[in-house]
Amino acid sequence: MWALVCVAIYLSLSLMSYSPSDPGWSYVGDATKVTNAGGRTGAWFADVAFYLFGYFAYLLPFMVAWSAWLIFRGRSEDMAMRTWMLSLRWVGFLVTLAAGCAFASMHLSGVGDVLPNGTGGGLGLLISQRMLAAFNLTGANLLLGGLLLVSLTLFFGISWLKLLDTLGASVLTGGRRAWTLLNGFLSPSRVEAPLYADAGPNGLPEALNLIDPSAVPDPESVKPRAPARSRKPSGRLPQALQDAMTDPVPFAAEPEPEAEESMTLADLMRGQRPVPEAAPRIKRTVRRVPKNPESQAEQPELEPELEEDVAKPAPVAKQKAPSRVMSVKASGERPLPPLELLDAPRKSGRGYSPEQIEELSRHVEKTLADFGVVAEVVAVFPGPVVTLFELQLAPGVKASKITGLARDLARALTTISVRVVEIIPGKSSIGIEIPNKQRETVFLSEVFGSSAYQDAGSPLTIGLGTNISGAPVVADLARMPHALIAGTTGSGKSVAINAMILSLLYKSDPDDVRLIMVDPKMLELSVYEGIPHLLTPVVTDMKEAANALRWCVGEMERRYRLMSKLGVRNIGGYNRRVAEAEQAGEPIPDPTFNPAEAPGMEPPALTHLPYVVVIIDELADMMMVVGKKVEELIARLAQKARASGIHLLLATQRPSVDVLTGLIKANIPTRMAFQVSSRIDSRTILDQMGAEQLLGNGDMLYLPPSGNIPQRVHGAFVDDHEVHQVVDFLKSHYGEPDYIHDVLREPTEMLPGIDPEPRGDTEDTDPLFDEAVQFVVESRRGSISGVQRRFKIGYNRAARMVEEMERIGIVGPAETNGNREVLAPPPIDD
Ligand SMILES: Nc1ncnc2c1ncn2[C@@H]1O[C@H](COP(=O)(O)OP(=O)(O)OP(=O)(O)O)[C@@H](O)[C@H]1O
Repeated sequence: MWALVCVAIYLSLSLMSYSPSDPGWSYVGDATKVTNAGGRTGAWFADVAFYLFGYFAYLLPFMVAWSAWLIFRGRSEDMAMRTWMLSLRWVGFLVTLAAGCAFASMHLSGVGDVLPNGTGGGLGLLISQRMLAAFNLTGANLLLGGLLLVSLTLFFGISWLKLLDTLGASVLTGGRRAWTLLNGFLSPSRVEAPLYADAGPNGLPEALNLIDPSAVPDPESVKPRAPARSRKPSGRLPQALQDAMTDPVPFAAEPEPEAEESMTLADLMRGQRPVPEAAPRIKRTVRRVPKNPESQAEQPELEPELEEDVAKPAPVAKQKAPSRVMSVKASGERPLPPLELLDAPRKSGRGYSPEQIEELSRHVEKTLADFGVVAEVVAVFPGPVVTLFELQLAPGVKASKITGLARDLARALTTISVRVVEIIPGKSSIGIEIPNKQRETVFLSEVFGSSAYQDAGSPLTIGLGTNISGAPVVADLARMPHALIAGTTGSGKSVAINAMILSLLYKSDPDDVRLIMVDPKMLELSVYEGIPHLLTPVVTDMKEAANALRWCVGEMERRYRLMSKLGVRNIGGYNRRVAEAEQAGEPIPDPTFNPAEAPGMEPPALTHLPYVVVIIDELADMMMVVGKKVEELIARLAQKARASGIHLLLATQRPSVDVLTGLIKANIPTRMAFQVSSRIDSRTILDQMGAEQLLGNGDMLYLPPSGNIPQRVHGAFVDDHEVHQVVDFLKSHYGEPDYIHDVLREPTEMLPGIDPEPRGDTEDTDPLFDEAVQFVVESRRGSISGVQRRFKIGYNRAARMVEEMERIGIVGPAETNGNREVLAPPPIDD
């Protein structure tokens, strides 16, 4: 690069010290006397250059220096891209040179008399003569002018619109400054006036106070930023607000020219541009007001239609007071934990400013252009952790091309990672999620305070965090009905599990929800020891954990029997029937009671059944100790437990196929993927890529049960002291937990379909078993011959595997033609 700079300087000096009398190419002269600063070579070069290009010869050293700069600027790009961009600039340069020379020859012929071929050199003469002969003066001017505009764009990479934009903005700034000066001169008292002369009680102008205060998230931040905000009269805001935002008078004392200037012309132009129906937001509409109900009304388009409620984020000030309604159960006696036990949300408020967003948008467009992708930013959604840029791609550009560029984009934008959202439901644009420079923490109290959580009726409501625009994401475990949580160590799984547990504890009392916690690390969940919701002490012994799972299967079977006797379809229906009967004073006797077991005893009355949530903090550890038996039990529970109110939350930091096996995945469609180290891990968890681009610290992709588009959720943060406070509160208000000791005991009776002891069977020993399960579940063909053909194995081995699949409930019994019905649900498509 420095060599090129030196060459450019040398060439410039040679041209500047050109003398027609020096010996050169067009003039031999006195060979001994050379006045050119570049010596004989310089003289020769200057002569040739001026001969050919006239005064445009000065462009040559400029181009050499420009190339040096381009090489330096593009050093982070790959070689092919750099060469391509440089070639484009050179093409632009050559065409500019030719058109410029021709122009100069046509119009400035008298200026360069000292030069061998006049102002435009030989090239200019040649082109201008040909053009004049062919098109006359007007035609030649028009053609050369057009050519010059195009070639300058290529040469410098400038955007004429941007140039006009800047020029227009400068004119307006000048005008505004003049007006300010004039105004100040005419009425000095105005200069002393407060920023908002007509400020309302909260410091906002009266016009701002006309709107719902919740539409303005943070009055403190609005006030000083007001001039900047005024650049985007969005058209959806009330007229009074728009007027207030665009009124120049209040800003006379404190003009912020930069903020004002870049808006006007650019916005006018954007306003005229047709914006796709699906994206009614004006280009780069800056949604700095995530709590604005209007904005929220549109936001859900961004998110797939999911089962969970994505509510409008509630400003902290608007959070329902640690709701008395919520914190006291209908029956009245036992309070649920109050919100005060959790840390109040703290916001740094240091997100991107509108100017930074504008700048970033251009940077994104330019970076993509550098990679040869023409795209336009049509909307921007700043959020607490990432900012989503919606891009309209030029026709013919594939979204997958942008996905392939994700890493290069991250590098060019100097961020850790960039996630490309190829499909935004209901829109033709794609999204790029760029991490914010300053990340906000999502507090659990923020999610619990939102109406989405407070108004949710299900006792199994769990608050996950917020979506990328800051709206709380709340899901219903009852509808999931089980979830897999996976991510590398330190990615935020334990915090997420704590948040989920607290969600349950804040929503339901022990009559409604009971928990079984399995904590192989003996670390994460032991803090909950002694809370009234536990069915059994926190399980740290893996054999006991397997017993607990077996107990769950037995309990599930018992509940199914009860439900079928009562003729109800699920636990909700069962509890309603039991409650109605109790209210009517006619409790229902247990229909499964066997008088032979307890002669002379009355059958006990049926009572309310709580939901049971089994939380396993590290599935890999459990599988390692107990073996594949766990897998079988989990699959068994996962297949049938929904109706009986037994739900599983399984976490692992080892997202490999030997932990998240085909059998487990086939039965647990809801997944939460935290940051992982590779695409393969992401595929193992979600059956698609994406989790490798997450940011850690609770950033997750949530794949809901009914859909295959994962939603990015920023997990809520919950600190250890918050957990301790909630646990202490529960212990002090509810007393000792009512443990069921049978949960951890060795089962005394055999469960139908489950062997009491692992028997080292095909499932345990055959290395192809998992793949065979995957094949059968995916292809929906459960025949032995199919497995035999697919894996090129003998009949006996294939038969053993398929029989094993029948035993654990993946396929049904053989039909007459040898086929079997595949009972396990199909996997989620990529
Ligand atoms: N939602 C969040 N917001 C902010 N920081 C978070 C969040 N979740 C986790 N963190 C940070 O990440 C750290 C690691 O989180 P956590 O212990 O939950 O990870 P993990 O995936 O469970 O790791 P391991 O598997 O090793 O236990 C936490 O100490 C915390 O500082």
